[in-house]
Amino acid sequence: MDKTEFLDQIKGKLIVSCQALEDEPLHGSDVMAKMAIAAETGGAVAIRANGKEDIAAIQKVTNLPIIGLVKRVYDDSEVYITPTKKEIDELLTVNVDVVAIDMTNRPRPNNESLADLMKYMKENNQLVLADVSTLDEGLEAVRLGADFISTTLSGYTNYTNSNSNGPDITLVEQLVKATDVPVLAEGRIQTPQQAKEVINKGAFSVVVGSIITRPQYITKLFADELNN
Ligand SMILES: CC(=O)N[C@H](C=O)[C@@H](O)[C@H](O)[C@H](O)COP(=O)(O)O
Repeated sequence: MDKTEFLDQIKGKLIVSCQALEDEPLHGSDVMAKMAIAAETGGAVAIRANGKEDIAAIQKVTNLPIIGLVKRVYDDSEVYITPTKKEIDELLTVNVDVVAIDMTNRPRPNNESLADLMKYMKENNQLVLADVSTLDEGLEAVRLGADFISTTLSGYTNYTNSNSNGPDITLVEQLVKATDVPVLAEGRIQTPQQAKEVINKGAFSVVVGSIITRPQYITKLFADELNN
């Protein structure tokens, strides 16, 4: 899918993140493929997924476009969403429609430079979604040539630590005002009403994960409420 088709597909609509890491109860490509089918059945227009095994399994069961990432932790950096060229290469082998990559300004593993990684993805005609945590990071991502920006990492960098249970609507608004690059609202969106709200504030599309695809997380919300 090219950029125009992808944008037509997602405009004003719901993207579902289907992820379960190794330490999560639903870990496994078969389960994530079923999650993707459930998401499509419910009306999602694209899937965000982690790791080439999950991505390949999801591609077998749906034609929805895929935003792919590889989460990997390195000792020398806090960056874990598609941190190095190695993870980009893994994603290139499975032909994702879009690569999601941490574009915060934190040092990357092996001191790899974001500019070099962006250049490499563009040489490979790869659409890029910049996961950021602040307005400045979003603007730098645009300068480096990101095709789309997502608020994914707001609240997850040590300079944006937040106690909020909801999305960072302020960051969505700031990014929308500051750039023409489409802004995806992502992170801690908990209700359909919040999804609608971020669209009304100018987000191009909405990415929702845990509240749809992480049952242990959803269960905890109920259990905690009863325990309080
Ligand atoms: C911070 C981080 O690592 N975010 C990850 C990015 O891929 C995922 O674990 C999230 O589920 C995704 O961003 C969707 O957000 P939420 O699950 O809050 O709806």
